[in-house]
Amino acid sequence: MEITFEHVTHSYEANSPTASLGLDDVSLTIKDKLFTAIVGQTGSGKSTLVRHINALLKPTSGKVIVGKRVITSETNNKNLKPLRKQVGMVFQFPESQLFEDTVEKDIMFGPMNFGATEEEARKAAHTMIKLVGLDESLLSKSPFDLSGGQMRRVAIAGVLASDPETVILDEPTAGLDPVGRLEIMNLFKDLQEKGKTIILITHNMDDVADYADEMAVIHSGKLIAQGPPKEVFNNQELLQDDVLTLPHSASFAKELQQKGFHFDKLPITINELGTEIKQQLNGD
Ligand SMILES: Nc1ncnc2c1ncn2[C@@H]1O[C@H](COP(=O)(O)OP(=O)(O)OP(=O)(O)O)[C@@H](O)[C@H]1O
Repeated sequence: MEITFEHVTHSYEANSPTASLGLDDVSLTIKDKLFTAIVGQTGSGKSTLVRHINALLKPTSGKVIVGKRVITSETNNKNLKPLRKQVGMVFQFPESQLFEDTVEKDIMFGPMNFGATEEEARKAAHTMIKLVGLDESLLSKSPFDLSGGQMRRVAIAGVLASDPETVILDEPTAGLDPVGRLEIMNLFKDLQEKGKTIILITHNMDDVADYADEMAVIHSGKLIAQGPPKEVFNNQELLQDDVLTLPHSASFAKELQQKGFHFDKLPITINELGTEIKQQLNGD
């Protein structure tokens, strides 16, 4: 499902003296079935942006087009269920939203809310718990008896259980250990390869380089760059202005440039960097 922002401005508490601008005239297309990363400094407007996609927030002006649905300031809060089913949202620290007395009930909540029968929802819970790398035996436990990483996976399973076409992830790996992070990121890439559109908010530029097809950079509520990560991370203006940090491989490549290595474009993943170094050492 393609998602388009057309001149979207969002002002928090628009009519109050303390109004603040969350988004400022953003026009952006998020392509169907791709993995798009949204990056930007703290407070730049990333969460505000993605919350427009399932109409948790509405534009103060402009419009957001999600598939066939158009969201404007006039959009009625009724009839948003089909949109919320199409667009699943994993919030920051989603485990804080678990509330049922068993893991199974927690995962079943979403699908049943969207009209699935108990049997369908239970089946989804059994499929999803395995998909997120947990044992089915956990379904009968209280979510509050699980580790933080397990709770995070249960919360993600709960969103995936409704089979959304688009999955929005707001820093889904924050606070996870490196192995947990890798597993969760690979799960999202796998979901994309199976046909879902993935939108990831992250501060981790290595994840952007390793997983994203496209990235969008938000700064002070404005979209300041969009494109494939290799292009954006090689945008000299952004780097000079210090609005973007580089993936580790690109930073290291910059250091190597001082030692005589030459890169037409900074490599952004460890594989690209390794290949370039080997070629140059071999004089290719
Ligand atoms: N509910 C709110 N009421 C008023 N202002 C808000 C509200 N939520 C966010 N803002 C403001 O809007 C701006 C953008 O916030 P937003 O949460 O979208 O940023 P972010 O890029 O997601 O930040 P972070 O990386 O810290 O999560 C900030 O200036 C923030 O203070």
